[in-house]
Amino acid sequence: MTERFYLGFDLSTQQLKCLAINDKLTIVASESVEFDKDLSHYGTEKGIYKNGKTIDAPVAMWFEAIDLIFERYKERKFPLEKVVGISGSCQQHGSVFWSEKADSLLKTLTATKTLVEQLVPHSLTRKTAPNWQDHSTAMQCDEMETAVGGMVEMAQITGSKAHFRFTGPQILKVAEDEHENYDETSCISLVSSFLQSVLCGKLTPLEESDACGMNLYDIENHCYDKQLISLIDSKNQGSDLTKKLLGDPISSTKKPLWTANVSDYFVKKYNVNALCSIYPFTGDNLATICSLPLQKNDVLVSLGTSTTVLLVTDSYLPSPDYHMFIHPTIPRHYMAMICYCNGSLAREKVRDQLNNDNSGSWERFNKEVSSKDDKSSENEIGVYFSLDEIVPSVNAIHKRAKFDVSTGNITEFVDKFENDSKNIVKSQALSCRVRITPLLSNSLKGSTSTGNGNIINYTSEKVKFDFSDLPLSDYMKARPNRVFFVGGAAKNDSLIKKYAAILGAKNGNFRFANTSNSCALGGCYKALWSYLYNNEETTSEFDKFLNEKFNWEELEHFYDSNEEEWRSYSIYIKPLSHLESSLSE
Ligand SMILES: Nc1ncnc2c1ncn2[C@@H]1O[C@H](COP(=O)(O)OP(=O)(O)O)[C@@H](O)[C@H]1O
Ligand SMILES: O=C(CO)[C@@H](O)[C@H](O)COP(=O)(O)O
Repeated sequence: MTERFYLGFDLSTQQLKCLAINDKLTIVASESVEFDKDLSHYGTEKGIYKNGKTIDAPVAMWFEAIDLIFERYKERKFPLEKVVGISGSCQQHGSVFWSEKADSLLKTLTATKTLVEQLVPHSLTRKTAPNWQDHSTAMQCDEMETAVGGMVEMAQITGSKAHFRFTGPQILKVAEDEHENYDETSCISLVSSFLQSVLCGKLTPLEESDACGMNLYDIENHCYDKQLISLIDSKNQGSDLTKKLLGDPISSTKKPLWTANVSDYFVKKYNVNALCSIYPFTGDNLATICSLPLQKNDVLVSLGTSTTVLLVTDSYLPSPDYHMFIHPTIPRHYMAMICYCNGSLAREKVRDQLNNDNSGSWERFNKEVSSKDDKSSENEIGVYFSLDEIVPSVNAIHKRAKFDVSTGNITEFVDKFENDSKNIVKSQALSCRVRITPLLSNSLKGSTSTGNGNIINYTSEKVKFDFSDLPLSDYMKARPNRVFFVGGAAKNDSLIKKYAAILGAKNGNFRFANTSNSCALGGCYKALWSYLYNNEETTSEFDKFLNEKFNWEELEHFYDSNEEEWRSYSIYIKPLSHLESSLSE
């Protein structure tokens, strides 16, 4: 068989990355363009412009990065003529506003000029794209939640309560504040469909799972929500948002899979194979779950600057506490995502206080975390929020509580603990555990979901109650299948062993070494599988295919959780809930 390659892109906030793999799923090349360093003339800091609460990025910089990354592949003499499939992922929620001329400009690109020269002057109605760190849409979030009846209803329809960074509130803000730009916009892309469109040389629709990050898509009915679309349309006479979004989004799983040929521009300029197919691009977190052979009830814990927990489930249990997306590659499945702002930075603070210096050494911290549980810290629980937190939704606060282990009731709040290292890790891991429990199948399936410290029953009448009022036995029904750890802090054995003990996976805990590549790698695997599936070289669905082909040596099976130990941590569930409730008092 002739050699074939597959490319996976990752357009994140700070860089554009592109990996190439072969049919054996081995990475054969990697190139990246760092925006601040390689394209410093745009003047971004960490890839963005910050102006008060408004945070965005120049679209021209992305056009230039696309040419530069292909240039780098060409310079290293990579055989782009052997690339048969391309897919990828991008930062979620951002949007690109295209003009009426954009589609024909994309279709008539000439290889003798750059993308910037041909597209920047006339293809955009806004020079910048909102970034996910933007905080300027509080008013629009309120308007949108009011339109559908509130936060819980918004989460029920779109998989998330209204968030500043989500695309719907961002589009509403443009529709309200920039009437002329909005009127002149004929198409709005997500960052994922933006890159997909440039590579295809025509405007292409959004991908369905990434569209779930907009607060506009009705997940259960697979269509844009009419009330939310009408709200945005009402701001400008005669405007039609569904048309601007190019109609219904595309699925990554319905056979034949959506595909388009690579643009002639890349064929002529960089010698990309003229028969190369582009497959749907998705959001970066969605691609991350495609980088591992995850199955139902598997949990991925990303311990980066923030902590992100991703979980694969076949139950749609939306909540204002977390996000639900349609799974990008497994039909009738969903990806749940919980984002915590206070991850590594909060642990670093505790570490530095313990060291009483700026050495950055984790040695003492780790020793405390690994020390055997003793009576002195058994009745302690804390919140260590140096930054405003998303779950629970509270301002920055530190609070430490002692409780009665037989009742779970808090007995006193204290200013200091002997062992903050152990307590911060314990409290962070427990917060993940209680919040993933309702999402694990056969636990609280179909009945409950946590929301801002409350349990909300979505199946019948909406009932609100504190999660500590749920019988503890319900929290003892479900353990994850496997847990996979990725991100910078996953290097720390003491930390992930403690997390693993508390989360209690039934079938092992794994560390993934290739973490900095996971989004681009997910894109590569998606490109490879889509190519084989569409060309009938495989009949397996994505998860089965990846499970069979995956290079398991890339995963380190570092720990087997123990049921008894997992049970022993249940005494903290009630006091954690009481402590969280006390934060907003
Ligand atoms: N040995 C370690 N123990 C605990 N945390 C670590 C260790 N090494 C790195 N980290 C944490 O990892 C974080 C960076 O993770 P990374 O995944 O690279 O970040 P990002 O989310 O920005 O991609 C840092 O904030 C640091 O505190
Ligand atoms: O907003 C979210 C998820 O909801 C972020 O996870 C962005 O998708 C992150 O993008 P990068 O950090 O990769 O730029």
